[in-house]
Amino acid sequence: MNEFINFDEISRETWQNLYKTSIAPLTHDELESIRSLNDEISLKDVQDVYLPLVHLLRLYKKNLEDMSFSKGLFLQKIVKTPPLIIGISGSVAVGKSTTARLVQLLLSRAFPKLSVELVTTDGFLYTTDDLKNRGILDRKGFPESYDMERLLAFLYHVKNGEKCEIPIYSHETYDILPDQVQTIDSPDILIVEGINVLQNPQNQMLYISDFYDFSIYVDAEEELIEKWYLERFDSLLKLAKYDTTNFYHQFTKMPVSKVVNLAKETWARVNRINLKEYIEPTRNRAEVILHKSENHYVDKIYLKKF
Ligand SMILES: Nc1ncnc2c1ncn2[C@@H]1O[C@H](COP(=O)(O)OP(=O)(O)OP(=O)(O)O)[C@@H](O)[C@H]1O
Ligand SMILES: CC(C)(CO)[C@@H](O)C(=O)NCCC(=O)O
Repeated sequence: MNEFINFDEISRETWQNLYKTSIAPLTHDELESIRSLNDEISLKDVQDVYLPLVHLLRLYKKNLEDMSFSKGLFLQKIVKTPPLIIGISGSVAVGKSTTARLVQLLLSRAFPKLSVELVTTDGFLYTTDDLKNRGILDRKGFPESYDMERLLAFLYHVKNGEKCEIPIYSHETYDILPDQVQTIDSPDILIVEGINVLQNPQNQMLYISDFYDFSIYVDAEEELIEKWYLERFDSLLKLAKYDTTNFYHQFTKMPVSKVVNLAKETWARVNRINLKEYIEPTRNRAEVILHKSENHYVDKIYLKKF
């Protein structure tokens, strides 16, 4: 069966015309803050793709509020609207965190009175020491390298309006940062970004998918993602050149061709396999699939029909 049978395929041209009018153009400061997210991000994408997406998210938010209100009427008590939780998934290096930060910024603007928080599931990776002890250091990013029980518990506490502290992962040290936490204090909207967002662990009582009100899968052809992975590897090396505490510093001492081979090998041996076996198979669980082409240009959008 066609994987996309349950989706409407919408061309960029159609999508950008679905919603144009009532969101005011971005201010100079907002454009600057988007540019500082990533100086290559296309502002045309923001206007044509992400603003309609934020409008769609508004509908889901409204739906959640209406449902809480109706439940309250039925139960004859006040039911507080739980936070809206948005999942963003896709391959390593496809651009999930850039998309997530952009969506966070646009939602904060669309809902100036609400708090919009962003977390990455990388914080739920086991530490390097734990991965070593489990004998899975070369499986970083695969399902068994994450503490999924803890992620599930975190989502439950957030939905329940409780304050939580979660670990922080650093790409620079390539490990969980010791003694540092991110505090999430009852946000109105929570964005959860990570390769495993749509994977489906279940403990005895809870299903992870029950916690997401909306989900986005960022998609692209494998050759492009590999290219973006290698480019990002190169940027990480540049950042690490004078920083001996950076994990990538060791590679700055090696001949360039050797480092390029090492990055290619890591892509082929780890991240590509993870994409094919565990990430891509979750693609059709998303509500929306954003398909990117050359230069991160979004050319197609798939929206789940039902
Ligand atoms: N819209 C975009 N326009 C231009 N460049 C982008 C865009 N999105 C991402 N990139 C670039 O692509 C690379 C990967 O992006 P990003 O770090 O957001 O990926 P990711 O999916 O979050 O990766 P990981 O899972 O490893 O954290 C980065 O070098 C980033 O600068
Ligand atoms: C931290 C993850 C798993 C996901 O963001 C990824 O960036 C990663 O480090 N993968 C392991 C292989 C590699 O170094 O690319």
